[in-house]
Amino acid sequence: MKAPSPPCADPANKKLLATLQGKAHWPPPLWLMRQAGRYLPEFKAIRAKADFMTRCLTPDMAVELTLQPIKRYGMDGAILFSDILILPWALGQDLHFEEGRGPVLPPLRHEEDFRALDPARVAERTAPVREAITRLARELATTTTTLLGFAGAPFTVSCYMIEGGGSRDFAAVRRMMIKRPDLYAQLIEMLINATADMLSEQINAGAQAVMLFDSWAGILPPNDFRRWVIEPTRRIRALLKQRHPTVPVIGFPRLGGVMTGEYAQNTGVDTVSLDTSTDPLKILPLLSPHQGVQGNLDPQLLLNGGAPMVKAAQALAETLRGRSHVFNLGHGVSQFTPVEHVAELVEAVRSLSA
Ligand SMILES: Cc1c2[nH]c(c1CCC(=O)O)Cc1[nH]c(c(CCC(=O)O)c1C)Cc1[nH]c(c(CCC(=O)O)c1C)Cc1[nH]c(c(C)c1CCC(=O)O)C2
Repeated sequence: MKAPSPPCADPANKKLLATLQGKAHWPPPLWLMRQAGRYLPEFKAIRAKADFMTRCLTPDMAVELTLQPIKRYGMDGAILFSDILILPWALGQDLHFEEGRGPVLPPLRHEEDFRALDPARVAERTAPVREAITRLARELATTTTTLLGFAGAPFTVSCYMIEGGGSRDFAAVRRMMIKRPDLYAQLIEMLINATADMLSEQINAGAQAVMLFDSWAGILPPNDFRRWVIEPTRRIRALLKQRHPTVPVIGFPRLGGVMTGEYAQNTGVDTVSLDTSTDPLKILPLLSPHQGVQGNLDPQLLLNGGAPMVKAAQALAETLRGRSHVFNLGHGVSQFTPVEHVAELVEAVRSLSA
């Protein structure tokens, strides 16, 4: 087990933040998507005490869960313990999580359902999230760990809102886009503004960089991808840059495939997070010199651990050496991952030598 992130006198000495601002570091800074999660025994202990929404909306719990992987492994990044679906909930859509099924929301179907959403209540309903960030920022101020805020990107959030949860074929959201583009555009417009405001509030509370998760970006045909993935992300990034010019924005257009380069170019995100299926060497020529790359080790390698994981991690870091690279997975940590494998990965990346 690794010592917690070491204290450091100079809060500017945050390797992850500097990397997100375009610098190359060796070895690369590291954090893992879903690093606070069910693979950790200390996470399961809290999970037994409170349901998911309570954990997200009780600052003490959100702070503790955010810090668990930092205390155990000394990650360079602490991602706020929360969820992308806190925004629909804050807009007024009911939300609960069911064991074995995931999130459940009353699906948006009719014009009245859309009209019932109210962005005016988001700030008040997300107050506990900002409280957690304020406390985390204080706790991490004298460490080398960077605090990351996040939100879902409008397209992915709209999928859950319209489908009422996860989906295999996204038929309802596609139908809405095709049959009621006016209504769908209004929803996306609302989500763009609400997401930019919420992320701006996270930054004001102490988040040092923010990430937009577009987990279902890859289901869209190219023109829809441009309109509903690239354009909303470009606008959120622009709104954030007006208010917080130096705060990095990470974008994750999961399964974006050949559209990933266009996404990086046209959204202007500071760092593009690559999913497992993407070859970084195919994307690099499409990025501007200071645009960073995050990712993209296969979570299945982490699940299995040992030499195949270590070799792949070394090769990935070596491939991206000399440019802004944040070491991460291509998607979240599996809940079945042995804790020792995470320690082994952190050690493998930390011990990369000159
Ligand atoms: C699509 C999506 C969601 N949430 C998120 C995404 C985008 C990333 C991705 O594609 O995975 C993002 C998310 N969700 C969570 C975080 C916290 C920070 C972290 O990464 O550690 C983050 C960044 C906590 C969580 N969000 C959830 C859990 C597990 C629930 C629990 O512990 O009770 C955690 C730790 C629940 C969740 N939340 C969501 C689903 C579909 C589920 C159910 C699936 C599951 O149970 O793993 C929506």
